[in-house]
Amino acid sequence: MVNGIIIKGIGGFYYVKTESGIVECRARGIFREEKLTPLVGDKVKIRISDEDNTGYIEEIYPRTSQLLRPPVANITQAIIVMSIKKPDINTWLLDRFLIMAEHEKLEIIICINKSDLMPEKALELKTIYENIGYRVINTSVVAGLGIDELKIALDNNISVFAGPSGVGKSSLLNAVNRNFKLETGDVSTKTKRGKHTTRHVELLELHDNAFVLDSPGFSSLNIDFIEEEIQLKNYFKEIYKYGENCRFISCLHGNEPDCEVKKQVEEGNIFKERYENYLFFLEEIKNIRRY
Ligand SMILES: Nc1nc2c(ncn2[C@@H]2O[C@H](COP(=O)(O)OP(=O)(O)OP(=O)(O)O)[C@@H](O)[C@H]2O)c(=O)[nH]1
Ligand SMILES: [Zn+2]
Repeated sequence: MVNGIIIKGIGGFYYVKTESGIVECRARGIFREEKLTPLVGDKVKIRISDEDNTGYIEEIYPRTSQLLRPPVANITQAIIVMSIKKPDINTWLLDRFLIMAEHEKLEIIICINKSDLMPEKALELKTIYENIGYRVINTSVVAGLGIDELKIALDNNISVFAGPSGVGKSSLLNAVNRNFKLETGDVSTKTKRGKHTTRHVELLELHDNAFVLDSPGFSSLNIDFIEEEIQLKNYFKEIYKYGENCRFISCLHGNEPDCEVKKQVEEGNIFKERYENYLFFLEEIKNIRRY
């Protein structure tokens, strides 16, 4: 028996990367009985036949994480990619992606790409999110900036790149490994893929012990897993921290009196846009609960 990791699955066949190469495998019937479907990212034990180089998945090791869209197991890290320009930086989307990644309990790196277009603004944003407590890497594929740092951050991880269309996710992946050759370009020139064609997610091997998913993570930005308004602060580190000093323990940092969070926003210690995004999401959660 050999250990490996499923890097691709198509029509009942699983491609398992082992120490001695990639083996085409089927899953034992027992998994179907247990209603357990092997996923890309699964660490598995396989039995390889002596005749040809095919095998059977005998065991699936317990998963440390499981994403639904795209379906993939054992992701350890999310690289949330935003561009400073083209498209313009959008903190609403950034904060939304952060909530998704926090929810999955992944390691998080914020990557501010296209920093060649507005280097100063990119640095400003980096400082803001670093002060909140995030790791931020500013990159430019064009200028070759931050690529080495990103590459090192991918070591010993199974990473998913997430972020809006056109920010440079594929360009960054191609930059960290020149063998990848993912399609990049304007939305208009890219082959229409995704919705109408069946796309298979695949893990790309950067080098030993470093894998990246070939398609973007969090294709749904639905936050309905946050059931109560009071839970939202758990996804905003700085609001959580300052909120401990509000007058009311149940403070939602909206219109309550003696709210420490609002005070810190006024004093500039909480990034105003983050606070506004927080209020927006709060309203959204309130509305979900009405139905
Ligand atoms: N100026 C500049 N342009 C960049 C940079 N990185 C990528 N681009 C350009 O941005 C455009 C979009 O890049 P992609 O890598 O296709 O973006 P993506 O995030 O993969 O887009 P989707 O596949 O739609 O999600 C391309 O025209 C790239 O050449 C950068 O660092 N600086
Ligand atoms: Zn408060």
